[in-house]
Amino acid sequence: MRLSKVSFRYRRRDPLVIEDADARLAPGDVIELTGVNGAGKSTLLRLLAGLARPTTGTIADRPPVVGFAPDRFPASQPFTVTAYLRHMSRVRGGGRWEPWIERLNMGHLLATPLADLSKGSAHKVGLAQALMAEPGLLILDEPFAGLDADTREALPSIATEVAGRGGVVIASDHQGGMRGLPGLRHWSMVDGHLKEGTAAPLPAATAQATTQATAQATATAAHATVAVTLPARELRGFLARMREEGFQAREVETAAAQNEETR
Ligand SMILES: Nc1ncnc2c1ncn2[C@@H]1O[C@H](COP(=O)(O)OP(=O)(O)OP(=O)(O)O)[C@@H](O)[C@H]1O
Repeated sequence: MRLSKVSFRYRRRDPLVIEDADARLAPGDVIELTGVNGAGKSTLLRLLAGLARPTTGTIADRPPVVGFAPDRFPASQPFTVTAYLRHMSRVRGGGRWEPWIERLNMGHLLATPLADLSKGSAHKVGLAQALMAEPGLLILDEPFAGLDADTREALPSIATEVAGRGGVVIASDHQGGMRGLPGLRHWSMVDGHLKEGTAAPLPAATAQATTQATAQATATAAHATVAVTLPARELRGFLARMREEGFQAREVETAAAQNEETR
């Protein structure tokens, strides 16, 4: 995907928010986008997603499937989480949203109306709808904002997986949540100009948490999956223990108890 001399203003006579942005994105890229408030990050992401068109310049070779998780999920629609994700799956030609329920720790939210979700929970719904169609371009606007620790830690792994199958991931992020991923590219918006360079260092506490999360993500790049069968009543505790120990654990199948005749 290629950006050539992309400039953007919201209205005629407004100043340019983005000026002459040139960039190339290659399959497998994970890009962190930073910049001060109002620098134009969300605007650039909307341009990349195809939700806004450059005022001048061109964006070429956008992957056909784009997943976009906005910074503010529009929670005003009259759906429950399940109804919304089912609807989005139909719109997206059958994307599988169910695996993301476990992965993003949102099983308890399924029956909740979108309007009643907390900010972080609404954000998870936005992530699930972005991920369900296996995007070739995954765009995450402030994905770490408001997320609980488990889900924050899962995000670098998810980005690594999307990139691993040839997708491009770009995330605007003030918290350095992707920092430490091997090969991470760093973009910043400065005075309307897109620059590529080295990431500014993070505050010490954030850096430590980030290193742990990304070490996990890197480790999962080469991983093994095991199946464990256990009594259904022990499932919740087992999954919780595994997750506490840093493993990705999810329920795959629960068989109903057999009755006397079939035993
Ligand atoms: N719909 C809009 N109409 C007019 N101006 C807008 C609109 N959306 C954003 N802007 C302006 O464009 C500029 C860039 O905004 P943008 O939201 O892209 O910045 P940002 O870097 O994502 O900010 P933040 O970190 O606060 O989310 C700001 O000056 C903002 O006021």
